[in-house]
Amino acid sequence: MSELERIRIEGYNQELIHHRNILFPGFTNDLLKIKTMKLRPDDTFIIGYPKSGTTWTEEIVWLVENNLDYDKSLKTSHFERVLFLDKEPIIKIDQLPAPRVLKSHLPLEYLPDDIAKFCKVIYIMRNPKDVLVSYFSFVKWLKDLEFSGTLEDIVEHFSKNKILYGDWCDHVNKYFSNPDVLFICYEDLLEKQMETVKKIVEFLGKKKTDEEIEKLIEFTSFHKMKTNKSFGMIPKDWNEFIDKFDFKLFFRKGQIGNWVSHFTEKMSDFVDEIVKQKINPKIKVRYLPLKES
Ligand SMILES: Nc1ncnc2c1ncn2[C@@H]1O[C@H](COP(=O)(O)OS(=O)(=O)O)[C@@H](OP(=O)(O)O)[C@H]1O
Repeated sequence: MSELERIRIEGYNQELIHHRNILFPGFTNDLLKIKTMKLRPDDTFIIGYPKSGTTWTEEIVWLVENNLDYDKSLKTSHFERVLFLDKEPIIKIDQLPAPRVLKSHLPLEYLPDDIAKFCKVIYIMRNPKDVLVSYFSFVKWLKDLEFSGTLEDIVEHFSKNKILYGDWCDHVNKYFSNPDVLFICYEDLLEKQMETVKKIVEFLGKKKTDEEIEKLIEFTSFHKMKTNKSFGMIPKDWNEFIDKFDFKLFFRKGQIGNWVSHFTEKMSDFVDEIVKQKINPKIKVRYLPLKES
């Protein structure tokens, strides 16, 4: 792979990493070493484009993998239980005890070849208009990025690959096309909860009763996660990029269709056109709650 470079993009406070026409946050560690990291058959990777519901999926998966240990979920930092592959040094990832549950936003081509054949990969997709609104709120607040532009600028960046982790359609299409990846949607996780969580449990090769799944859904509901203090337990070495961390900002609205309150018609049409041109037509993107669509 070609060399990484650090570049400035208008609106961002910090340098970003640029590699093969894709931008990554400045904190990204060991980006090109991830491809050759040592996988273990009991690894589970939770992957999503930023702001697609990755943290939510991670919590569900971690609980399923850890015998529904609600007590530990409340008492141990989420970010120590589920390591952020993109940020942590590979040496630290290598030393984690099994089974590892790892989070990433990386495009598929940055992960080891055949990763989904060798271990479990779950990908969560969310409609890009809600992603963009959530992304905008996040990059404005994150100390490392402090984006000073507008939502309209972010929508424009979306079309020009000036957004972190690359082109949304490419990201989604590649994971969707890999038959070994479990591909789920944020909108289904919110509105077809039982069915979607059952898919996750089955994919992980576990057995849970309906009652256990109902409790899991309740425990990982938006309002419960927002008050789970383990999301406020930030590892010490994260302070460099998260200042005055209010973990509730991580859980902003948790809705389908919040974009309607932020997008102009022009912005909405613009995103529709890009998605129409590039998305794999087999992928159904849902922009509104079921009753409104
Ligand atoms: N339990 C639950 N239910 C519903 N929605 C939830 C839940 N947990 C997180 N969220 C929402 O997911 C959005 C954040 O996505 P990510 O976790 O992928 O963000 S990150 O990129 O990893 O920072 C972000 O979306 P917005 O609220 O639209 O900003 C979170 O609020």
